Amino acid sequence: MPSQALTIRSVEAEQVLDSRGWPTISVALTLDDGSVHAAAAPAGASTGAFEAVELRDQGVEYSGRGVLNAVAGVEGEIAAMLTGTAWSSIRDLDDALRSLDYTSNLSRLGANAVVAVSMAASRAFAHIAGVPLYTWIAGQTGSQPLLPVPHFNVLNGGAHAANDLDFQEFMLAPVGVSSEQAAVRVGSEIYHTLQGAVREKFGTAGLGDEGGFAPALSSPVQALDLLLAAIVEAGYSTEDVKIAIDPAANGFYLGDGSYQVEGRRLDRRQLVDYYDGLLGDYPIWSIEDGFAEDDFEGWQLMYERVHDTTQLVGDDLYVTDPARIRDGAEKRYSNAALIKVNQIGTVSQTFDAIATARENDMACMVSHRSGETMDTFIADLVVGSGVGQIKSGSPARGERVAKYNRLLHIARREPSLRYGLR
Ligand SMILES: C=C(OP(=O)(O)O)C(=O)O
Ligand SMILES: [Mg+2]
Repeated sequence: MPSQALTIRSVEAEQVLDSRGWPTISVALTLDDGSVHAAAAPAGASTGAFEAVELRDQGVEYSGRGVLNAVAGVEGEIAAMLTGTAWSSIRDLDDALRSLDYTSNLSRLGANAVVAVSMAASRAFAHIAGVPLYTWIAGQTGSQPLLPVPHFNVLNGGAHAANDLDFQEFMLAPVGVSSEQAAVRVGSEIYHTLQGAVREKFGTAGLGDEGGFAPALSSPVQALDLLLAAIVEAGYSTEDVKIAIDPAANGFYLGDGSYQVEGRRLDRRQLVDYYDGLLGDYPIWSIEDGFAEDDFEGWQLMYERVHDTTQLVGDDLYVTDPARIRDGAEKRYSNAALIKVNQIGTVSQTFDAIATARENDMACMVSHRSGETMDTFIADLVVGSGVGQIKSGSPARGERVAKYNRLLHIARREPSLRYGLR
């Protein structure tokens, strides 16, 4: 059945705040039938060097090369282009956005402007197809929808917290439960158990950017001990709930193949040994960005050592770029890719990144950014693309919970969908 063309009557953009209180952009498309489809761009803090480039303010500056320029571009050039054509596919629309920008990294119009338009347009395409966004995404990607294992980031360090913890994220992954509802319950219960322990030991339960606790921890081992104790105290086994970590190693890379962990200088071989030790002592199933984005030798050493038993996820390494993912598969850097729509800038290229990973037998984890809005696009993306894994921060902060609540809603609407890893 030929799909209907999308005709956009008007385009509005505005500057709003993200969850860190920095400016970001929200876009609304009004179609010929009067319906309105909106989306807002998230923003990272520990961004990869090869990500698409946002027009961003360093603080709440309402001038300069910031979000207001992105807003002006959407309401000016982008609106003029979008409203002049009947769009037959998201790919045509995304390609036109890229051509209009004409830089390789979207730095002229801004990746934040482009991604918000692309996500809003995806919602509009789902609307004219008369299906929920996740169903439209399943069709676009040729996927069997799947309810994903949520990865709750409950202890924060690195660039997302003010403590001395070198590793950025410590996540709970309820891989052994049987439904999305059960997974969310597990996340909530362990989060609250951990809250009690953190308050008792540190006298405070302050939060990092993604809503995980950020006590004065200084070593990954301390954090993992705390997490493991909370899993057990909440009444769960390490079969029900595994741990995933995102060390975000760019943040403690010293250059020359060396890293600073717990105040010690480790070369890449010693860091492989360090991770291997953690894998022996804790129920860690997934490690993201264990090595810096340009320490390819470190990635390869780690892959050789543990890829049979551990998921190794490239985030800053791949920046959701199909070409980088393909290269990583060929050179055996990792067996999984993190998927962040705003890293590459358009929805159709995100689909390409997922397809490339799939063709190369790599797993994917869909991800939020540390600066978020209430936009729930990634919940539909993970269900529709059927990749089986998402990370969206802690289960207790509005902009993170919005995504988990959307997953619960989809799970209730679609009781026949399977829950779990792909
Ligand atoms: C979500 C992450 O952080 P940020 O959005 O700051 O890049 C990450 O590194 O995986
Ligand atoms: Mg990461």
